[in-house]
Amino acid sequence: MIEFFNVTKQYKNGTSALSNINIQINKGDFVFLVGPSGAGKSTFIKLLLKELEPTEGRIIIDEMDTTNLSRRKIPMLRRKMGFVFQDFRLLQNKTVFENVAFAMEIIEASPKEIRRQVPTILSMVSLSDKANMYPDQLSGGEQQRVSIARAIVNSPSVLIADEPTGNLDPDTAWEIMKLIKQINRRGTTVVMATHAKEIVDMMQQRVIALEGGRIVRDDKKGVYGYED
Ligand SMILES: Nc1ncnc2c1ncn2[C@@H]1O[C@H](COP(=O)(O)OP(=O)(O)OP(=O)(O)O)[C@@H](O)[C@H]1O
Repeated sequence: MIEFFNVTKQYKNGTSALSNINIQINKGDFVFLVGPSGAGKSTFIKLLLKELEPTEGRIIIDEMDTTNLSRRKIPMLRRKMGFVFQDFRLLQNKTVFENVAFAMEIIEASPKEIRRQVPTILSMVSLSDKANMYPDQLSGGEQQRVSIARAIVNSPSVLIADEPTGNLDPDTAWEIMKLIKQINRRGTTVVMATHAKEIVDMMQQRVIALEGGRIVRDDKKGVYGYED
């Protein structure tokens, strides 16, 4: 489902952020990506999102080689993936409903599909009663639930999360993790970069650890393994 073959990423200034990464993530996996600051986690995620191109190697997503993808095919690749970030990245001038609907408008879903699908997803993230609110009227946890709703509304095969609990208090962080796990149980692959030691240790999922741009651990039921 996601495969990295000998992937290396060197930035223009010569910094080697990832060196010769080989990894396979299967459909339905739940993977934590951990490692100290500067280990290469964000670079890994940016390569998945195709925000960056690898210097060497190939990245395959759902049998699609993303390396030499024509510009025309990038939207098709992005549709396979939903993204969640630490800082939510919601559109402040749109309501909860409109933020989620916007993700469907981008892929040219019909108004009828949008009217049907958005309430279903808002109910799944327990935000039906906040559909007409604006992001600044919501708590941090609620805003993150909107961003998760937006990420999954087009039924992606992979949910990619970069430090999704970083701005949340511990109880709210756990709520978000339960939601992400629930999405995973429904068959969506999850790749989550995080510094949240407690969450990684409790959840007992696959842990891939990066250090200095290399994979130093890949455990089926792993632990965080660092003192931050
Ligand atoms: N645009 C860039 N240009 C040059 N070097 C960069 C760039 N972005 C990141 N780096 C370097 O690449 C290495 C990996 O950075 P990356 O952001 O992937 O680490 P990270 O594991 O996500 O760290 P953090 O946990 O702090 O977010 C670091 O040495 C970093 O300084």
